[in-house]
Amino acid sequence: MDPRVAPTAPLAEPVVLVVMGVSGSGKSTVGALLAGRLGWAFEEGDALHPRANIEKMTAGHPLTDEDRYPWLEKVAGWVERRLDQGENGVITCSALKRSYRKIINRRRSGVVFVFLSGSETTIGERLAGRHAHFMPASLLSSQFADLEELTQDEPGIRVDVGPNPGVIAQQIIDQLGLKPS
Ligand SMILES: Nc1ncnc2c1ncn2[C@@H]1O[C@H](COP(=O)(O)OP(=O)(O)O)[C@@H](O)[C@H]1O
Ligand SMILES: O=C(O)[C@H](O)[C@@H](O)[C@H](O)[C@H](O)COP(=O)(O)O
Repeated sequence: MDPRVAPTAPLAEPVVLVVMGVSGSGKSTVGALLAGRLGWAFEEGDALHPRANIEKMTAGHPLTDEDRYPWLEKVAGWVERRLDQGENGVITCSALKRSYRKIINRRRSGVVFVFLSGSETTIGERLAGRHAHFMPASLLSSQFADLEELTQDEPGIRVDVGPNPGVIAQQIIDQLGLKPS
């Protein structure tokens, strides 16, 4: 599989990286590392969920499209504000479906998706070892059921979640030809 999906390097700036994938794929860990190495603003997409969404997931129920739309609007808003200010950034967002990614990338410019790709077994083991987080590991199968993998016609890259987070962050920086600012 070609890990490179779309963008040509060097990327035109400003750019916002949307670190995406199922719960437990490493979005928060890799996203924070990436933003730190690049010196770019970082936003945790989970922090933008309405309280009702967090309560629903905490209770063990998967979100529906209708639950996710207000949240995706907030994610898109964060992305667009960064780009309007001419600033780069990194945000985490599961962005599981193509239709969700269309909302985030509705301007069709400045957004690069970074899809953290791994098997349900690998990610399930990591979730089993993650504590003090609202998202129950039991929801992982519903996350995979909703996941529509990033395709060639979408701007972004796919990265395997196998290596350690520091290696993954560097692979993303190298593949996209990014420079600290
Ligand atoms: N590449 C990795 N290798 C090993 N463990 C990882 C890796 N990435 C993340 N983890 C661990 O897996 C768990 C889920 O990672 P997290 O960043 O919270 O994922 P997400 O934000 O996608 O839900 C955490 O306990 C984290 O420390
Ligand atoms: O769309 C969704 O179903 C949620 O956004 C979900 O994909 C997300 O992953 C949770 O917010 C859990 O948070 P973690 O990804 O940090 O586990």
